[in-house]
Amino acid sequence: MKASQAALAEALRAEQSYVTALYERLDTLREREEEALSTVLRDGAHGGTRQALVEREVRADEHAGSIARFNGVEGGLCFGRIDHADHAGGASHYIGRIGLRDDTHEPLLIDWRAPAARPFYAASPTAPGTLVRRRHLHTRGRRVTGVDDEVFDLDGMAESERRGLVGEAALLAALRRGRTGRMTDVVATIQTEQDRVIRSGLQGVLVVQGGPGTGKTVAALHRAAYLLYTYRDTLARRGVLVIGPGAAFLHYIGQVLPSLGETDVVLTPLGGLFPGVSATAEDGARAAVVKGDPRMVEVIAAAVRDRQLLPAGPVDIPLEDEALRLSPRACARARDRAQALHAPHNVARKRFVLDLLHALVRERARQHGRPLDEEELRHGPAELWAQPPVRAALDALWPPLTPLRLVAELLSDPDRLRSAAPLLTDDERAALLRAPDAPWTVGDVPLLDEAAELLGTDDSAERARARAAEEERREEERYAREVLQIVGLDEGEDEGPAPVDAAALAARHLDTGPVRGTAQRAAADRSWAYGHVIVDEAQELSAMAWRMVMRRVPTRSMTVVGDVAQTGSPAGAASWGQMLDPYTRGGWREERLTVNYRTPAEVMDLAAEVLAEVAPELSAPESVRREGRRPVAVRAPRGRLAREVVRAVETDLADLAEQGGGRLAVVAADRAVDALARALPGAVRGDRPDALDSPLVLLTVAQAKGLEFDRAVVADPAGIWSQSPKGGHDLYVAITRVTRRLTLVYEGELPEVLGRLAP
Ligand SMILES: Nc1ncnc2c1ncn2[C@@H]1O[C@H](COP(=O)(O)OP(=O)(O)OP(=O)(O)O)[C@@H](O)[C@H]1O
Repeated sequence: MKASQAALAEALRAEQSYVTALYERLDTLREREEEALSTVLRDGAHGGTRQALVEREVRADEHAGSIARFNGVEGGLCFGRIDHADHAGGASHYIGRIGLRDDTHEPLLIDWRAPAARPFYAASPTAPGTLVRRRHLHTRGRRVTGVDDEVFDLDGMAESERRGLVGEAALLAALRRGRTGRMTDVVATIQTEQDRVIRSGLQGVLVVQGGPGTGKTVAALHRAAYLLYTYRDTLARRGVLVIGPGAAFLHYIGQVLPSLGETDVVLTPLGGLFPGVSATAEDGARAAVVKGDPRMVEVIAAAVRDRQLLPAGPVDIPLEDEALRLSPRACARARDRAQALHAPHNVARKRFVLDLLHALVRERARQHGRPLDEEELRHGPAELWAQPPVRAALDALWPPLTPLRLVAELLSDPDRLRSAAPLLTDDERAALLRAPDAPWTVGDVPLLDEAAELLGTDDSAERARARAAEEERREEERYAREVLQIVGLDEGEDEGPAPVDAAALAARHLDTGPVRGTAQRAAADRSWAYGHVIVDEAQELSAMAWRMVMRRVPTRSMTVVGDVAQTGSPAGAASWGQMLDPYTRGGWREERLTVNYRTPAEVMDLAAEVLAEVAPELSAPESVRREGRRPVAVRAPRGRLAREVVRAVETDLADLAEQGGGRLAVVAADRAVDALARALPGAVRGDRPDALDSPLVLLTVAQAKGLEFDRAVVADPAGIWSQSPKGGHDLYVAITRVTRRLTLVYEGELPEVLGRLAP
């Protein structure tokens, strides 16, 4: 055995023994939590007050959460070690997914987010800090399979250790892995520029701008975990919101955060930000632009005002044995007084209704020729309000409105639109028109949110319901006490506590729902103020969408992740300042990511040429590796695009099968997608959330955003180029989805910018 091999074997043996001890510690802690959980559950079987039940549920949740956290770190518990120089104390620290201490509180494993772990990510050959060595540990299950060393100070190491150095760069090893359709965490190989993003402070708006594959998404998710760890008290109560472009994307990244041990996070696509609506449909380009335009603020405000009507003449209200009349003057006065409150529509409505009920009470007294007495003034309004014709007449003048009703009625009625949107052109109004029962689009959601702000909710009914629920609970408790007395189970004089108490029995009969965590409560509450908001693919958000997002985070503690070179939505951002300045007065900071970890250099060279054409002011990121294979373009005979795509797909799938598997995407021009779906029955369409579990997926460029595949066939590049004013950006996105090999299939001509690929 060569000396270096012996040294490696010795290093592996030493690391194995340390890692084994770490897993033993993990097992011990997990067993303790399991025991604690069963004790809590056992105690819970004996009833108790509702307060005690809630506390027990919270404790059980905490123990279950710890167990889940320990289970979540089973794979790759420890992945690194740092050795400090003698002059810095010479200590070694092991770095892992969570922190572990022994029973005397001595640290055994440092959480990757802790300050002591920072040198593992920040040290570089030119700026090693106090490190002499960084070691990556490769593990499979609980077995250490290899180590990778980077030595920053050979002189600072003992001769025997120098011989034990092993070479494979951990990062490249990680990047060579095939794609699974799920993003994985990269805690073991976070790069220095990403580390700066992850550990940037909580305050203010941080923009992370970077080209395709630079790890923006992955860095943003690790940042969420880091922030929750570092600012636990602030963030666990308010939660963190992560907004991504669509269901498939969220499916793709969904596993990363739990595996980092964080659950106080709400992941949602933009179309899901308004509780109760889950919009997935996209608008046409024209409608998207108008709906995203800030002028829609005034349009929605006018639509609300238009619902606060003045009648053309007196309003007659026929009651059973009399007829009442409201004068236009009384209506105008009530409306002016209600509007002067500057309160939301549904809240101000209460004042309007009350004023008119009083007017009606006076009118009734006048008709009967009698003076108003105290009694009538006190009870008259409620009595009139109980009469359906009165209600109908007042509702017609100032109706209670939900955001859904307001926006649906506005967008499906040309007259309402004309009245509310005189500042839009005829064409723009025509673009907004939709059928009354059309599904909500992603672009509608910010309009609903805007409407909700202006309409507000009259919560009197909600409060009345809460009072009724409390009364019902007391009633149940009284009843339960009686039941216990009858069956002889109530607390006797000297017989110790009863096995069941009345409150517990009552609670079982009331549907109080489960105790909900921060994330669940936040997701259901439109007005929830999050502790931090992360927006991925943020270049796609319109000005109206930004308004909606900003409402969720009044503190403006945000991470905005994206690439203005990839903007596909015609209502999206041309620059970050355009979208963010109105909310931050220019006070946002930017970090740039410059290295592409996904796309091989051969493919990125081509992408860079496309970028130079569509956004010459931006530069494409540098790829970290080469694949040794240039992208290939295949020309299809006229009318045979689908057939050539099928052929390319078959070749790629056969190749992948030979190499042990992998995933293939067909990224197609919008105009080609339907025909390709027919030609490729085995491909799962990209709008399905489970699309990424399939080895073959068919996607539009919009659906492919943020995703990656081992191989891609880009179908009809000229169609992509010309499908929208942002077609060039779309092409850039389409060709940067691959980690290995790219094929383009075209009919007729390639777009000029790809001309060099033509055979
Ligand atoms: N430090 C790292 N170690 C290992 N893999 C990494 C690292 N950084 C990024 N990657 C990998 O590179 C790929 C691209 O990362 P990611 O999807 O976050 O990029 P992106 O900048 O969001 O791309 P896009 O703009 O195309 O959406 C992913 O597979 C990710 O796991």
